[in-house]
Order: sequence, then structure tokens, then C-alpha cells
Amino acid sequence: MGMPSHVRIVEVGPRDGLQNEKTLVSTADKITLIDRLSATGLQSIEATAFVSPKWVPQMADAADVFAGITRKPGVHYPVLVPNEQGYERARSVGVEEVAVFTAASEAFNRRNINASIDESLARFAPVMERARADGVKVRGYVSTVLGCPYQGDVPLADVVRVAKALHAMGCYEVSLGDTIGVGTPAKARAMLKAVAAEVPMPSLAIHFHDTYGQALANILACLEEGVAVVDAAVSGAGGCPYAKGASGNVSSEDVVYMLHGLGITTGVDLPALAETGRWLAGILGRDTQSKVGKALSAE
Ligand SMILES: CC(=O)SCCNC(=O)CCNC(=O)[C@H](O)C(C)(C)COP(=O)(O)OP(=O)(O)OC[C@H]1O[C@@H](n2cnc3c(N)ncnc32)[C@H](O)[C@@H]1OP(=O)(O)O
Ligand SMILES: CC(=O)CC(=O)O
Repeated sequence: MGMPSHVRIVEVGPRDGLQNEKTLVSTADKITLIDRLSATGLQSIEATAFVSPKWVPQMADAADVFAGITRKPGVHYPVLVPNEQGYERARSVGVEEVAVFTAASEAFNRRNINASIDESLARFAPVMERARADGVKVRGYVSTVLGCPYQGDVPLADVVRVAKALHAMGCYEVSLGDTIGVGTPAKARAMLKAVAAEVPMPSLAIHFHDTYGQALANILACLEEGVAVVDAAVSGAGGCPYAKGASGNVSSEDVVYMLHGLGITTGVDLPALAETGRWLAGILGRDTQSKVGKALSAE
């Protein structure tokens, strides 16, 4: 499989970006962020997380955020749900796409969602069933695919097993997350190839954090294997509250710049995205973490 000609960016900034920012962003600013992102041509924007507010206070206003955004026709707004309670909260405000999340590492999963891998999959079963009945699309995440902050190395077989299980349960897409950004290109490629031997490539997405500055290189290696969906966060915001030291996601601006430079279309208006990233950085009280965002502002 060669490089794709078009890549769908799944913009995770409003969720993965903001869930671990120390600055508490107001509900109104979150709504503005999502509406600005939908104006850039992005097709998928992960809006928020219906998780326990005790575990992640930054996402406590999930219902108000979702109810407040202006949903643009043709744009998908998935939200994280860890269990049936999250699913119900999400549906009560009209959510039409959810994402379930688990990990390839037992130790990480216990700290992140207070469950073993198999317990988490069992929790998802009723969510999947209700989603099927309601016509709700479900995305799935596997975290710690290239390393775990508690366990260290994560065997490839564990990544493949969990990705396969999510796909078999009915997730239309499985996103492979390097939660702590420790991966390097050859490892990222080998991981993707191992999963793609069991789950069709068109059903896979990649999700890299940039902790060690490897994210773009890892993405390029995976594009060469044919992956065509890339998660990224505007302004490079965020991290994971249960993965100490994890820095933000790769920034959407940097990914879009690289893709366009490779002749791969995204449908995203890069200057508008970069402007939104700088606006968000202002809200967070710091500089944008996107190199492209900075460079474009200097032009
Ligand atoms: C790699 C990544 O970035 S992943 C995303 C970042 N990480 C996260 O978002 C972590 C999310 N984790 C969680 O929300 C939690 O670990 C849970 C809900 C999955 C499990 O937590 P537990 O404490 O075991 O849940 P449990 O089912 O026992 O319920 C405990 C309390 O949480 C509440 N709760 C459970 N699920 C939810 C939910 N989806 N939304 C709101 N409240 C909830 C319950 O009502 C209960 O409240 P009470 O104490 O007032 O009675
Ligand atoms: C759910 C996620 O946000 C994925 C990850 O970073 O591991």
C-alpha cells in the first residue's frame, strides 16, 4: 500500500488537548474553539469527554460544551465515553458519534479508567449494543501502543489483540495511540504493520504525542504504510492526566503543513488553523507549541 492521496485529520485538541492543560478553559472558549475549528474545513473534531469529573475536572462541562457548539453539516463531533453512564450523558445532548478507549498495557488502564483491559472491553459491550441500536458511530482507541509509563515496553501482540477486539466489537475505526510519545519511526511502522495484518488499514488511525519530538517522523513512516487517518491537536495542546510527563499531541498545523508538502490533500485551510492555534495559545497563556503556527505568524 502506498501513501494515501487524502488524509482525514481527527482534531483532538478540544478533548485530548484541553484535558491536561493546567489552565481551566471556560466553556464559552471551548465552544468558540470548536466552532473556529469547524470553519477550517476539518471533518472530524473530538469535542469533549463524558468521563468522571472527579477524574478529569477539565471535562466536567462536557454536556454544556456539546450543547453549545454549532454543528456544521458534514462535520463529525465524536466524544469520549468510558462506560454506559458516559454514553447516556452524551446521548442526552444529542451526540451522534462516541469513542471508547482502552490500552494495550494493564498497568496504564488501571490508572486511567480503573479497569483491566478485559474489564474495559466488557464495559464497552453494552455501549456498542446501544450505539448500534441508536445508529451512533463508535471509534475505538488503544493507548500505550509504543510504551507505557508504568509497565515500560508493551508487547506488539498485546496491541494487536486489543485493536482486533475493538474492531470486532464494531468500532468503525481504531486509533493507535503513542500516549507518552516514546516511539521512533521503525517501531511505529512495525506496530502499524502488525495491527494492519489483523485490522484493515482503512479502519486504522494513528495518534502520536510529541514528547520526544518524534511524532512527525512517526507519522511519515505510517503514511508510507498507507494509513490515511491522523489524530492531531491544534497548537500542540495537552497530554494525558494519567501519563506523567506526556506532552501534547503532535500539532495539527505541523501535520497539515507536512501533508500538503507531500501533495496529500486534507481539505483544511492551514492559515485559518494556525490562527486558531495561536488564539488558543493566548487563552492558555503561552506560545503555540506548533512550529508551523509560529512560522506563519512571522510571515
Ligand atoms: C490516553 C488518554 O488520554 S485517555 C483520556 C484521559 N483519561 C480519562 O479521561 C480518564 C477517565 N476515567 C474515568 O472517568 C474513570 O476512571 C471511570 C469513570 C472510567 C471509572 O472510575 P470509577 O471510579 O471506577 O467509576 P465508578 O463506576 O465506580 O463510579 C464512581 C463515580 O463516578 C461516577 N461516574 C462513573 N462514570 C461516569 C461518567 N462517565 N461520567 C460522569 N460520572 C461518572 C459515578 O456516578 C460515581 O459517582 P459517585 O461517586 O458520585 O457515586
Ligand atoms: C485516548 C487517547 O487520547 C489516546 C492516547 O493518547 O493514548
